[in-house]
Amino acid sequence: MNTLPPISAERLVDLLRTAPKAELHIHIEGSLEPELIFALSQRNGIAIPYASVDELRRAYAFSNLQSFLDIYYAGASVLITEQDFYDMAWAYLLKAQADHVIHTEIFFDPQTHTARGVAMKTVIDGLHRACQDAHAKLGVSASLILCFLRHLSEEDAFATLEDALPHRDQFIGVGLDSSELGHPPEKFARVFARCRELGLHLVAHAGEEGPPEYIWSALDVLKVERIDHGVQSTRDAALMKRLAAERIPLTVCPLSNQKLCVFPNLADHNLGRLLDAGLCATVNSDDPAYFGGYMNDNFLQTFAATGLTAQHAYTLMRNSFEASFLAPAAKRAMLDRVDAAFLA
Ligand SMILES: Nc1ncnc2[nH]cnc12
Ligand SMILES: [Zn+2]
Repeated sequence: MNTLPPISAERLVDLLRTAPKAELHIHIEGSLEPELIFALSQRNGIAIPYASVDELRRAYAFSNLQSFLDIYYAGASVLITEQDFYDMAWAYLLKAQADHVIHTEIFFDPQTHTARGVAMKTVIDGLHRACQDAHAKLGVSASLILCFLRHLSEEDAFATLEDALPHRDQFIGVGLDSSELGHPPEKFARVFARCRELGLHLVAHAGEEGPPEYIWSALDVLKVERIDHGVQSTRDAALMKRLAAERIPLTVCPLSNQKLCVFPNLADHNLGRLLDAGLCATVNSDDPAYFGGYMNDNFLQTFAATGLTAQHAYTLMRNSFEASFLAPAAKRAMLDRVDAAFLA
């Protein structure tokens, strides 16, 4: 990678905003803004236990991952029709375009919806139609990754996979999310082995709140290609060496980590340490409607708080495409666009 010439603070902010970037860790249900939750609750006649958008927003004060997940699953309960899923994804894709996200790999949590009687087809068709429209109308390439909820059983994950397989051409991979502590990756060893046989891409949340051991087992037992979060890896020197040597991507989410109290302050975030140790770390928004910002908010606030440099920015943008599941030619073309932005 090229070494950049000196760049002014204003030019760095401009580059953070306008450089092409890929987003690899966004839960589409976490992009559901309070205004849309209220609109859908009225459209579908589903009551929610908040009197107003402001009251709902005031409830977004989290002490850890579980305190967030309780509200996140309640918010998702207003999603019923194919159009609801389309509208949610379209709203996110417009935000992505505004932030110069030119490629995004979007998580969805089907069990949150099928458990309420919504058909798998309804969920996937709505999200996939929005992804197709994003490509055609916004110039944003978008694909879907189906996540299994780790607080549920592996049997439930297998049933979800079966349910989704008729729609195999509408998603590119599987992930693992929800409550991490007490639900180690190895709980899902067999279903991930099956997904691997099916040729699906594999990712998993690990080391968000959970210990470095969960990152080792996501790699060695589940055989994932990327680690979602992974910020606890700095507690384990041998793991850091392996992640760097194998260029295993970490999809880091700084504002999420701040809001869920993984780090006391954004200034304490270890993104700089991960990058300086040679890891393929990336910046992502996780659940932007709940954590106070989309991609550019994550970049701008993190750089302002930690003093990361233009060289870090360039590395992060390149890493995001390197870590993506794009086909080689598309990946090369997008990396060229990053180089053009930074080396102009
Ligand atoms: N940050 C997160 N960690 C685990 N599961 C999630 N689901 C949505 N956001 C999540
Ligand atoms: Zn996540």
